[in-house]
Amino acid sequence: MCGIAMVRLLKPLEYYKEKYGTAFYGVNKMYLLMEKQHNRGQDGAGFASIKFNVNPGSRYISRIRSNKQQPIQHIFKKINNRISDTMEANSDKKNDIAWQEENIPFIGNLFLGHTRYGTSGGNSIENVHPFLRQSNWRHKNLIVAGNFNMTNNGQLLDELIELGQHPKESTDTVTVMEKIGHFLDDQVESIYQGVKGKYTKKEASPIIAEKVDLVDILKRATRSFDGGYAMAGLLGHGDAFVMRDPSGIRPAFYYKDDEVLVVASERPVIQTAFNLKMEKVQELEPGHAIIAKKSGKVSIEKILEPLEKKACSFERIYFSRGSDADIYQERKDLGVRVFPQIIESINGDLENTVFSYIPNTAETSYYGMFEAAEDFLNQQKTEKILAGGKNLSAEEVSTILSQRPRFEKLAIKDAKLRTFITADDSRDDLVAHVYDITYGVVKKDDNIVIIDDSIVRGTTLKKSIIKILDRTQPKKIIVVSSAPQIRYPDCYGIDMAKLGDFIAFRAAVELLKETGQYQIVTDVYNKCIKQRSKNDAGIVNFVKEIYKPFTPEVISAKISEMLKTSEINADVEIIFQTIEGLHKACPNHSGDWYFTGDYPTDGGKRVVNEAFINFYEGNNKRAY
Ligand SMILES: O=P(O)(O)OC[C@H]1O[C@H](OP(=O)(O)OP(=O)(O)O)[C@H](O)[C@@H]1O
Ligand SMILES: NC(=O)CC[C@H](N)C(=O)O
Repeated sequence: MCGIAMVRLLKPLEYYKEKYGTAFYGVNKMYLLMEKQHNRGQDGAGFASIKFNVNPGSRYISRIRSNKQQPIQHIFKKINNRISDTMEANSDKKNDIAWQEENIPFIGNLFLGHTRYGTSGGNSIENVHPFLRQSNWRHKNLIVAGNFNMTNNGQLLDELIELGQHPKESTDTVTVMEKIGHFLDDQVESIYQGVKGKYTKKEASPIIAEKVDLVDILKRATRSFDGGYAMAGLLGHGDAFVMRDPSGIRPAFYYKDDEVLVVASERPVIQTAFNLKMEKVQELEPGHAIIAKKSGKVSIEKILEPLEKKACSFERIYFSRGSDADIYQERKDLGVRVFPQIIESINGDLENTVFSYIPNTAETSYYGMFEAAEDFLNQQKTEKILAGGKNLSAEEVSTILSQRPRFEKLAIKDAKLRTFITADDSRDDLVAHVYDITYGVVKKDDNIVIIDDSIVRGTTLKKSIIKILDRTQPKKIIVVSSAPQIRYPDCYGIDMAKLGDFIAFRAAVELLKETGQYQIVTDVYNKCIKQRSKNDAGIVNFVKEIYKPFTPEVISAKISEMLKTSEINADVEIIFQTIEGLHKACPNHSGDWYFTGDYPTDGGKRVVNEAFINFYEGNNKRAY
């Protein structure tokens, strides 16, 4: 779920100096775009820029990456220091934009930024985007950054090896970049053959750059991609692209006017950075690419035939900023839709129930839950008043009207970090210490209803939330997940690829054991092994059989039991959103494979098959 940001300045740098007072306009906008996407990745951040107007021998590509804590701040501090140091040492060049362009790193005409949440390979600096494929020919330099994950990285790697190449790494970003790079090289060669003899080698170079056809390169390179992706790339001479996968799994938005082309993973990010109304920002269609030629020509091109749109619903539930106009309403609606189950769980007893949320993402669905609770109470009040009729005194009416649901800020998050996207090895400890509670708002024997956006491994609840809430001595703790049960691995950009990690999966396996049906686990394993040699399209998701004997409610009850450790006194109940509720709340993001096991690409079926084999054989590794 990384974040991408691309800016192409469509006017000469002097224009921005004159209009906005600075030739660093592009760098400043990139900082905003990246900072506003810090929610998408904490493992690293990177930035690259290209200058169009410098002489051979001068640097025209600048790149900087960091995998430190707060990586966005880290790289921009460095960028700003480099810029201000050079400016201070050359104060006479304050208004000499041509000099600045030639001499100051990071100033440029084309920019690419990335915030990383790793899903392939480790978190070393080498794995931080943008990746760079260097060459001494400008048009053969390729810089790539993406929000993506390939299900068939191994196959793509083998294809490169078949070509006689020796990839230096097997992480998916390298594979993808080398795949695009291969077709770039191939095309450059054939363009050169076409112009050879008519021009000198020196004359041929800019002609090749002009003729480079990214549409053709992307068509050939992405033919065998299987995954979810919003992939951005720059060529050294100044062409650029952002391409989105045919199912529209990963998001990409853009805006263009005569000054700038900007692309980012989220719509409100572009709105805020460029002060734009929502309607001005467009969504890049699945299977399409936005291509910006160095000449300034920008077009949207179909690269692959779009498939049924299966945009990732987890983007709406958790990953994206809740400031997007539609996402805000969708999250609220998730809170509304889960309310009937809540009222049942508390037996309609609003008087002795405190409502709250687990910060931060769940805050918006909490407002939906809030409205639903108010509506419920208003209905009760109306009924009471109508039943009392004319016999009610003014005092009695105001007593009825004064009732309100008890909404309190119970849980506090002390770190401005997303624990979910924190690397596995340090996460447990972080989760255990990151939350605190407000004392004095829960009465002994109250119910606590606390909403979270999602329950994945259950670590946040088990290691922290349930324990600290129990200190307030409630009768019952009801944890509500605004998302359904996470039952299947993701393989398109969310690092949840191991079945055994999921609390819902562990609960189902436990139930199979308890009900004497564990044979199903072995049967599924045998079926998975058997179909391993099939091609991806023919693979059936047999993991569904693990859940089949049980209703979602039975699995939820088992999860509740598993999360209530011996030291917890309160009753614990976990309530999940229904799949139907999810689809009603987020109608345009029907990608739901982690909840339903229905994968939008064939590679996904292979991944779930492998994930089960990994679980059964005790291999603690990702299944792609
Ligand atoms: O069941 P688990 O495996 O523990 O994962 C789910 C939790 O992780 C996320 O919190 P995070 O701290 O990332 O983000 P937030 O502050 O944006 O809610 C999410 O909001 C859940 O609270
Ligand atoms: N979440 C992502 O988009 C990750 C991108 C890429 N697969 C990586 O691990 O670097």
